[in-house]
Amino acid sequence: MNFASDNTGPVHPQVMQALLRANEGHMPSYGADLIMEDLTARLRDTFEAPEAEVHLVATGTAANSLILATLCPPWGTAFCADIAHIQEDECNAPEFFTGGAKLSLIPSEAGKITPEALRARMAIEGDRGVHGPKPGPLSLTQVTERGTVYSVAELTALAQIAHDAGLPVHMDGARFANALVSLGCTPAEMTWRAGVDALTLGGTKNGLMGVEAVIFFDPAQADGFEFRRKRGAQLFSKHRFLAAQMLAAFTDDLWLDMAGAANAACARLAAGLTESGHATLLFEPDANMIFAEMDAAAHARLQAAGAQYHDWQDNLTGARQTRPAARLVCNWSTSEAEVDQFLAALAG
Ligand SMILES: Cc1ncc(COP(=O)(O)O)c(C=O)c1O
Ligand SMILES: C[C@@H](O)[C@H](N)C(=O)O
Repeated sequence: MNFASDNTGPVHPQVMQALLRANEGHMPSYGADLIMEDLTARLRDTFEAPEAEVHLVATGTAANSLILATLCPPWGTAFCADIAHIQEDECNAPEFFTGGAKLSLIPSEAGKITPEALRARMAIEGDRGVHGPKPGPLSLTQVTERGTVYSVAELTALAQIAHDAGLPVHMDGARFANALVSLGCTPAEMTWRAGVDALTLGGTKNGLMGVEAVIFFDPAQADGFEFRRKRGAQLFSKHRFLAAQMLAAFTDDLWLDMAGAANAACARLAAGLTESGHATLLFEPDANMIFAEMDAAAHARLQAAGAQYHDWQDNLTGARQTRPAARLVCNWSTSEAEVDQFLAALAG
């Protein structure tokens, strides 16, 4: 019963088979292989963005930080939610790779920021001239760090505010596929058509071994990224093994099938938690992540049964939590049986 993170899940067998196929013989290195050529064409087609620039890195932190470094000068600031991963869980990588840019934090509710909160934060940073940082990109996480999903309309409204101020928009899409399946829209509708300029397209949490795509929908905004990637030690020599993973995911919609399975397991778990009477959902689980309070006795039973999940004491909403809280994450391999085993242990 492992609900610690989608990072703890296995790699999909079709991805492993793709790696074995890519392991035959020799291929050009550093991204000059035909697999990367095919992947670039596939992603441009998937996102209806024939001019998009596509690059691969190994981690979400690398993708986020190198994109922000490309979009934000060292004297700038990027706007993000107060609980954003780039703020809380990347060990200052965004600040490091930008060469010193700040992160301007925006109060969030259930992981999401509102247009009003964004405007208020931008106003603070925007009127100090050279005495303050230069306003820079807006970074939005989709699926958010609280398991919620922005609607296309919400994304569009936030991106419009940024664009009206001349600021680019980055999307941390570490769980992009989960959000897309949740909304049922197209990749283009949830990105560039909504105003997103650069995307971290998550592969690892989706079910790959370790690869994230970086997509700049306007190649003019990608200037310098490849140098930053190389200097950041993120350009793989045997790059074909990154490309093979991602191409496998974007073949026959495997990426959507994996996200759909994770979201379905999450929905089953969320319903069972609510019906149990032993747990309360803290936020609406729109994709594959649940945040819930539970009875201390239920928590003890789950621990005794060996269930794996993060204890969650949210420092921003801690006052609301009077019982043990948990973050529960489902991945492509989470089975109904595993969910039901968890619910049985919860109920005792
Ligand atoms: C929302 C979000 N963004 C980015 C990342 C960074 O990914 P990585 O751990 O591969 O650096 C994570 C990690 O799970 C994440 O949850
Ligand atoms: C660092 C931790 O938050 C990781 N990003 C996860 O979601 O499991």
